[in-house]
Amino acid sequence: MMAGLLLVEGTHCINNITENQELKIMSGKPILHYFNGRGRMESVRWLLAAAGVEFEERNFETAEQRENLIKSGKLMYQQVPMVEIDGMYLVQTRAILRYIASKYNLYGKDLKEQALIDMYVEGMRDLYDIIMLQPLCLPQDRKETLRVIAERANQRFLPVYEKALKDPGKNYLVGNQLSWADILLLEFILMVEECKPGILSAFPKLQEFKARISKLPRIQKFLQPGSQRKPPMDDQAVEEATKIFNLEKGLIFYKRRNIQLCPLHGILAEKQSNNI
Ligand SMILES: N[C@@H](CCC(=O)N[C@@H](CS)C(=O)NCC(=O)O)C(=O)O
Repeated sequence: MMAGLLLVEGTHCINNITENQELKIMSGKPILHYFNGRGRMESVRWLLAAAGVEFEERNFETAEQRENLIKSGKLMYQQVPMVEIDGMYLVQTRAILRYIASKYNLYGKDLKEQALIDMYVEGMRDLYDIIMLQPLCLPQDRKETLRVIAERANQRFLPVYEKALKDPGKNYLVGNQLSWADILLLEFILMVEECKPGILSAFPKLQEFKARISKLPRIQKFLQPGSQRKPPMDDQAVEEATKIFNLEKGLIFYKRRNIQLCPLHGILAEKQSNNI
């Protein structure tokens, strides 16, 4: 059976799945496993909402609940986001996003368009990851971090998307149809604006793009209060996340993995060497 094959091939560490359980995850809405915050899952929520797909969320609230999910064997790398969809326990944010984009025809019309979409998305993700992590930085680093984010958005990223949209009648980043690059661009713009209000003033095409895409009915619905869109992380949400993931503010990656992976620290270090 196809779903069985996918389960075996795609999620090798799943134990004791009965046919009934398998059937349950094959049917019905995708189920998103994460905590009740934006983080890496937020783009998945955006994409599903834009595709008009209803989804359920199973948000863990404690470290113990997260541990239990790990013990269930459904997390290939003991990490979330994880999405139960079409008989799979999908992990790795980009794999999840690509699957949804392909499934709902948001991934261009050919390989070349897909490559272009990937280039736009991967560029955004570089800054996105830093923006996503900035609520976890130390209070004394916040102002400088936000300044660096705005500077990089202004100089490196927003000009790329402004240029992509410059031709008259060019409504989407790639080709002549909506793709997941457009959806993630709107999410990205809104996040950058939260860091630096007014940042779009030098980018007329992006202003127009933002207004237009925000009016697409499914997106408009997702942007309204009461949707499954998550607010920016406030102090309480940061507190919850640090407990659930056993994080230490400002030092998350250094301490836990003993490798220098924190993009925030990376970008600040780069700045100090005048490399921005
Ligand atoms: N490359 C992975 C990274 C996933 C990741 O770092 N997830 C965090 C939560 S946002 C996590 O589960 N951390 C716990 C851990 O790494 O043990 C992805 O993009 O999904």
